[in-house]
Amino acid sequence: PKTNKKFPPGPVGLPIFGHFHLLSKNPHQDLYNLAQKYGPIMGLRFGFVPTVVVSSPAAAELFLKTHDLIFASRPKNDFSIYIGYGQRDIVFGPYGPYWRNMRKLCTLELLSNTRINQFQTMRKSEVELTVNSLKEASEKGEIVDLSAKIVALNRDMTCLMVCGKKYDDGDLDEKGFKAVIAETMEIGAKFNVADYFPYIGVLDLQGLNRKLKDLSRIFDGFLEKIIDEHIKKKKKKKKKEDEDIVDTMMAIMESGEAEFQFDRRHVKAVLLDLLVAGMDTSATAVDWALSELIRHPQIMEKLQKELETVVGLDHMVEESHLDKLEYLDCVVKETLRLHPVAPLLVPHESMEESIINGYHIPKKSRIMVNVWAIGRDPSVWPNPDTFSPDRFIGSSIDLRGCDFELIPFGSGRRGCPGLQLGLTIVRLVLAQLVHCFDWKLPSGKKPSDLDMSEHFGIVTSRDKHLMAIPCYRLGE
Ligand code: HEM
Repeated sequence: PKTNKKFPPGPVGLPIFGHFHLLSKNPHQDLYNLAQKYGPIMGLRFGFVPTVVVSSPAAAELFLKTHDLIFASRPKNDFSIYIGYGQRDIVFGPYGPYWRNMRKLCTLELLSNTRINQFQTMRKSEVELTVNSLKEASEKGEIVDLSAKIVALNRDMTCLMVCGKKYDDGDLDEKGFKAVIAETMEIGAKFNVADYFPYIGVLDLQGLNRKLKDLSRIFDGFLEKIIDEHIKKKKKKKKKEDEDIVDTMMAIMESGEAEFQFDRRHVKAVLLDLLVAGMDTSATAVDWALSELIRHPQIMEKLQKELETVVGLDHMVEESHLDKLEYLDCVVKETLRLHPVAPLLVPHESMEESIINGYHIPKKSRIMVNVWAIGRDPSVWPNPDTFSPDRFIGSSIDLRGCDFELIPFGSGRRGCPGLQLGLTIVRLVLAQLVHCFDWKLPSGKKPSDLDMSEHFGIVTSRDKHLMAIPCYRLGE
């Protein structure tokens, strides 16, 4: 019998293939354009997989709050198998008791406020090292690769917190952390045909499967080395406050107290989540924020004025200043509105059949929340394409997941557990770089000429590195 099940509206797809052909190298922008015509709950199909694209605050609230539980799982695909250790990690783990326990461990032990505070002194000295090296460049009038500097700083802070020591780029692979992680993020967001056509998957037509195997080998070698180093060092018992995240995880593994299976694979899976999420997301956010500030000198000046008043030109920024820096907060929100680090969040998967807003959503549909589109919705954001942090002055809209107009960290059960850490790092690094230096573009380029093209991936960063000339501005 014919049923009345109405899948959300969308463009007509090709037989078998569905809608792959509508996506270019910037799928978040293509999906944004399509949603203008088909609406905020749009139905597409990729191969055999029904896909729902969510593009307005009200629709996002339906999927991430009202019906959060139905959509709280993740699809199983080649990426989550190779990079997520067979979905044993938190980011790609399917919804269920194992993921819930791991996530609890993550929020209570690994990314808690106590943990964040434990590493405050470390962050201070790492940020100082970067400022000192930029100060040298300033004295010589050199152009610096600011994107690379910010990534290196984040790499060091993340490695110190997670592994207890810094690693050089060569320790991971000859390509270095940034290149390897960028490749992972790009492949992770690719529409891998193998995931949608199980039978032709084995042919690996795009060569993604082979690349994923190579990447997982690189990461696994590095993680094995980290764990071995910790086992060797363990003879010397550390004080609780000197423990890094690997120590904590190893202790839980060895105690046998975890209420779920917890072996070396689980430790590696979660470590990889934290290393990748920690290194890439915050660095990308700072990179975008500085780019926008350099493009908008008056806004840069306004932020520098706030820093002068709160911090003073004879001091560097301390974490204790952050809560008093209201305009800084506006700049961070505005940056994440226009450049949400993860423009389509991480794909969710529905665990059962449901009816949402009158539309039938089958079990195992893929849900993509287009945060990039939500940040440009003209019914919520006047002049959406203009970078204007002032729109947040006196506004109650926050970015922690309660206001669906602005959800760069997602919301609900799958919302980012690293939010507090991520925001602390973004605010600290951004404030410090803006407070300590004036920034000029090389070869007389005008601020408005700065290229802002995006390079799509799970984490979407600047396509071209941000190159700029620092000019130190603090008194001695
Ligand atoms: C500016 C910084 C950051 C941004 C914008 C960000 C954003 C996000 C987003 C959008 C998601 C997916 C939400 C969803 O699927 O609905 C996510 C998940 C996650 N993030 Fe972050 N994140 C940031 C920093 C961090 C940091 C520093 C860590 C840890 C070191 C972290 C760890 C995670 C983990 C483990 C998940 C997976 C949660 C789950 O699937 O249950 N994030 N983040």
